[in-house]
Amino acid sequence: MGSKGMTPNAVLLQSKGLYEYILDTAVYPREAEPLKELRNATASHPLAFFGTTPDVGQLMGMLLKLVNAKKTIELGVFTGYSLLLTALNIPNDGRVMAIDPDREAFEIGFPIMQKAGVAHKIDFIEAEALPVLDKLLEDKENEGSFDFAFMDADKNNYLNYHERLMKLVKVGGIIIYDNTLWGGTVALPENAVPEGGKRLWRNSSIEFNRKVVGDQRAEISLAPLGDGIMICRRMF
Ligand SMILES: C[S@@+](CC[C@H](N)C(=O)[O-])C[C@H]1O[C@@H](n2cnc3c(N)ncnc32)[C@H](O)[C@@H]1O
Ligand SMILES: O=c1cc(-c2ccc(O)c(O)c2)oc2c(O)c(O)ccc12
Repeated sequence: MGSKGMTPNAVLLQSKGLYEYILDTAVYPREAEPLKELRNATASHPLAFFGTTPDVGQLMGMLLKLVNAKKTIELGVFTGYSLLLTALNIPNDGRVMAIDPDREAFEIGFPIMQKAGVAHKIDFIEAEALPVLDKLLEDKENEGSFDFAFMDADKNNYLNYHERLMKLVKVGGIIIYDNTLWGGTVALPENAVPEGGKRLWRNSSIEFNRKVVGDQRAEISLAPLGDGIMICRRMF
């Protein structure tokens, strides 16, 4: 599946042609078949734009390999593009804990994960993420036990998740936050953004980016892939 006419709309590059060039020449030719299949299975979903963009997925796959990620956590699963991507890039005895209150969307992608032979690596938890993280932190054994975390749930809670993930992820581990440039609205004056959710998440994203930039525990890169990702590496 090429990008013509179906460029993910939650992207930042202002030149559509340039983004299509990246996808067509560098991303889709290397995208694993099960991921293409999952994208196709999601394409007709009214919330298809939720799916992690394949260019973000490609960098994520490389980072998972670079840190030899074996135990990972994901908040915000939807139909499971980033989840399947993770499962494909960790070893056979690796585990990804995936948290989302929406089981229905997950079930669209799960058969594809089974067919791809990675379902045994997936531990889906049908719940809101925050209480699950708090529960994990009740057991000291879980501190510093995750190699990698992908954050793609409710944007207004990102700072709450950050505080917890910085304890759950090991020193040297990676946390990726998706949508941290929120369609480019972070750079717009507040009154240029429609009132409601969009403005709320713009403000949450601005606040989140500011706080994380000031967090000396993390090395960061705010990279303009997809809808903007904040990559954090826990330093201590
Ligand atoms: C943008 S989608 C995730 C996309 C997914 N990473 C992918 O690659 O397709 C956001 C998801 O966050 C979930 N979500 C919303 N609030 C949540 C919460 N409090 N805890 C966990 N997940 C939540 C929604 O149900 C939705 O499926
Ligand atoms: O419009 C969006 C909305 C959301 C979203 C996620 C979790 C929530 O709890 C929620 O209330 C909204 O997430 C997005 C996303 O992750 C994208 O990549 C692109 C667009 C959106």
